[in-house]
Amino acid sequence: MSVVKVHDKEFQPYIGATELQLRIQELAAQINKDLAGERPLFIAILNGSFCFAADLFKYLTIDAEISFIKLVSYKGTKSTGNVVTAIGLDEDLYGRTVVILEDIVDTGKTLNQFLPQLEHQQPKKLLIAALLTKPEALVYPIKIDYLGFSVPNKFLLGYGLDYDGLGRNLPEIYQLIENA
Ligand SMILES: O=P(O)(O)OC[C@H]1O[C@H](OP(=O)(O)OP(=O)(O)O)[C@H](O)[C@@H]1O
Ligand SMILES: Nc1nc2[nH]cnc2c(=O)[nH]1
Repeated sequence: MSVVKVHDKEFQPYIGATELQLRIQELAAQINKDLAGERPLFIAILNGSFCFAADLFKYLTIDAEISFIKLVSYKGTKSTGNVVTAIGLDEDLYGRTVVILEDIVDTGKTLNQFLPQLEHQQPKKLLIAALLTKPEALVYPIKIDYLGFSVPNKFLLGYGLDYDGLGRNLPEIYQLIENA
């Protein structure tokens, strides 16, 4: 792994592909143990979570379902910055064990605004699995039930995470080199 340049910025290797996979296997093993017999519904929040969701789901050995949603924030034709709608959530969550899949919880705003919509449907359990979180950046309190890595408050790239549309296809995670 070496420094990569995306658009105008440089990024250094931060979490390698093997380390990522090993940690995701550990999370899956814990989920297999905790949720056996519950037929959980995993809800992956697009776009960033697609790599994490695909890998984690492949390591599950229990009966489980998965669905993908996208969050959009519009008021009239203008974005308000507030998460208001989930596109693609067709399942009825009532009485289900639901696990939200996120690539990263940064400020916590996305989940803070979205979780009440899911709670409204009265799932039996609403759990969160996030590959990454930045404790120093967290503004909204979010309880992560299955966490891959706590990371410093620096912009990350790769394994689903983009910089202005690019870099999602990198198989490992990179960190922005500031002032490069
Ligand atoms: O905790 P927060 O500060 O709300 O940040 C976390 C959100 O940011 C990223 O999504 P982004 O909005 O970049 O969209 P993308 O997944 O389509 O890249 C990530 O996938 C989370 O959904
Ligand atoms: N690519 C990317 N997207 C994010 N969304 C919230 N935090 C981040 C981050 O560190 N990197």
